[in-house]
Amino acid sequence: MTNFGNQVQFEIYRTMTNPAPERLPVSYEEWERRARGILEDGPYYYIAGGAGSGQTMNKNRAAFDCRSLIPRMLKNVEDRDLSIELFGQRYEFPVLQAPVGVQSIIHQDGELASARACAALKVPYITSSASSVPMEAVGEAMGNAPRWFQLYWSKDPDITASFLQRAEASGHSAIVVTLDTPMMAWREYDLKNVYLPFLVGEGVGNYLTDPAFLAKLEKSPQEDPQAAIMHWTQVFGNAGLTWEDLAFLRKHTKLPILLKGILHPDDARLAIEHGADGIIVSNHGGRQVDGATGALDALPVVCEAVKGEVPVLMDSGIRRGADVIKALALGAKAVLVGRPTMYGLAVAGEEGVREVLRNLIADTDITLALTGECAVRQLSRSVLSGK
Ligand SMILES: Cc1cc2nc3c(=O)[nH]c(=O)nc-3n(C[C@H](O)[C@H](O)[C@H](O)COP(=O)(O)O)c2cc1C
Ligand SMILES: CCCCCCC(=O)C(=O)O
Repeated sequence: MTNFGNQVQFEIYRTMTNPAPERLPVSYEEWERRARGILEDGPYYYIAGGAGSGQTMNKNRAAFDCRSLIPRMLKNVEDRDLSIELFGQRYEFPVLQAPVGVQSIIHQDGELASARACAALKVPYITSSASSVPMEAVGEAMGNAPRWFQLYWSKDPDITASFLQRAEASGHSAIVVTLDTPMMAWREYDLKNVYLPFLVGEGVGNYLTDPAFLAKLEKSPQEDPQAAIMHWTQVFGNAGLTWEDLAFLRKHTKLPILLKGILHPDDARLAIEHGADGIIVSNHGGRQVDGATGALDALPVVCEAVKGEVPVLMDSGIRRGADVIKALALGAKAVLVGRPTMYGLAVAGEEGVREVLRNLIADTDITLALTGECAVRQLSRSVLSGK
């Protein structure tokens, strides 16, 4: 891939001649501002907010800001390669769409718009268990484009087994198991806006179409929607899980299993000992444990513990190309993006998601070149100052 970044710059200059209301934002801050003007308080703060005081959300950004790139000169950076390899598969860019549930609260086309945008750029889309639409619909919208499935590990093992089977059948090629959300955190904005009760019922596309879920209902969701949603609240999370339970997932899928939400080096070792194929360093975008470490701060420590035995990915706070370069330099194979594309979705649906991802990748390409590097796979701590 040569000059992706410069081609995108040219395209943006061209579209800047559009009348102002038709121009799309460029910076993360402007996407967020525009989304704020479109979304009501409930959905906006649900997306933008973090747990508690927002301390960890701030730490996520601070961890990027306190690290500096030291660019090198005269290194011939004309031909560049942004591609990576994961689980025997080549991906063009080191960026994935993080699992985001309930996208129907953001835009009427929700997950289908995001998935199509990812498919257009060949950016892997991670379908959330809490999608507004069933995973099969995401699969259909994406054709052959790469997609993974994120599992919220239900209290009901039949649902978990069924989700794993459906994910594979609908063309998802890896399973991301989110460990940091056995329950929703103390989210003050949502409490203030009395938002969560409205949310319940939005992210149930996978459940209301699941044979194992439906089998436990006395009446169909069409006959008694409230009972179906009540049942969902009882089976959604599972705070009783332990490391030993991972064997259950292994038994029910042949797909690579990545564990999302790892921040402690000992948990990284436990993940490997219990058969995880990959690790995602994440604090859920600061949405779960307020006061938890910034995800980028945890990344080098986790990578040291992992010793290259399995790939380590990261998310929480990625906003610009320099953030991607810093995360890869500290050992991540790839990064996931959450809120930025969701603001793109709010502002301009599928086009907005595509634009945010394309610009992030272009910025990554240009920052790679200007740092004096040609291949994301070869990035190391040598591009960073200090730690
Ligand atoms: C509105 C919203 C919904 C989310 N839903 C899920 C989800 O269903 N499953 C999951 O594993 N993570 C979910 N996340 C967390 C993201 O996958 C990701 O970890 C986080 O957004 C990364 O941080 P960032 O937003 O700073 O990029 C959600 C995040 C947001 C903002
Ligand atoms: C009512 C559905 C809850 C989905 C959870 C989504 C999520 O992970 C988040 O951070 O919010």
